[in-house]
Amino acid sequence: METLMMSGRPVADACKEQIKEKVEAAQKAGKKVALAIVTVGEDPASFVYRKRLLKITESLGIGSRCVELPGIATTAEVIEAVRKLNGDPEIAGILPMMPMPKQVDGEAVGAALAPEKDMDCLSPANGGALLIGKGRWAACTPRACMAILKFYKIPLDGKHAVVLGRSNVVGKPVALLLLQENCTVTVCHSHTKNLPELVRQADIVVAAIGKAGFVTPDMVKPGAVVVDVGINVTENGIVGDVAPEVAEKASAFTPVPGGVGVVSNVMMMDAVARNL
Ligand SMILES: Nc1nc(=O)c2c([nH]1)NC[C@@H]1CN(c3ccc(C(=O)N[C@@H](CCC(=O)O)C(=O)O)cc3)C=[N+]21
Repeated sequence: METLMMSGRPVADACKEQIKEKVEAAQKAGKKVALAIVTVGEDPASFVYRKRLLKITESLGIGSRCVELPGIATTAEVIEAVRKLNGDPEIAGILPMMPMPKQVDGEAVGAALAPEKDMDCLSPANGGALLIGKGRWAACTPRACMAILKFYKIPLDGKHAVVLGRSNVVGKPVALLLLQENCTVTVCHSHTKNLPELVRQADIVVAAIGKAGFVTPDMVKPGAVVVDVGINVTENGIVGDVAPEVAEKASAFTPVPGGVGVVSNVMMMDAVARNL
């Protein structure tokens, strides 16, 4: 059987074109558009991500504003910064980088976001809307998974999707989005019994657990579609949650790097463009 490599690049490029058109039209109409990125302290992963996002905003003609609060900032101070951005007409979207330092209540910060500017779907309002199928958008990574499946025309209706991971940013929202597409969804996590057995039943596997090479070929049904969300930094560079040998058993898979990650970044820009 021929294996389809579902590269993220063509998906990202197709989305970028649409976003560019929207941004140009808004600018012609005299509208200013900018993404605000809020960091508290100095989390290295957040800086890596911010650098990526700044590059893409620039390439699409979207403005950016970096709001940097010191590592000793209080919850009230972070919320105050978010409120200012909520009321700023030049800011189309706000991304508070997580995790925040221990003394800051990240959930309270998420809840303070104006829902329409909540790019990463951190507010309970947007999370709840997603649950009832009326969301503005989901977080970027789950949307990227769905965009890839759609771009490569993977049939979803009636398929059994097994999601590994139950985080608020990936596992839970991607399970909801798959459910919206009429998949039968199983969510596995650290307390799941017989996890390999369940994964073996999957037509579609979405791996989002943050463990390098966790999904091995013996856990995958021949011909399954495998979406790898993992970005694990190892001595050998960035590797996914899925072992490379799984590619030989799957009918389609996303590579890491160059798969979900590249589309995820563009989905952030898509969320900004929706506010134009
Ligand atoms: N509210 C919030 N949302 C986040 O999504 C969030 C966050 N806070 N805090 C920090 C972490 C870290 N993070 C990264 C994303 C991509 C790369 C990365 O290296 N991406 C590669 C993609 C690698 C690939 O191709 O798979 C790239 O853009 O080229 C790193 C780090 C997001 N985060």
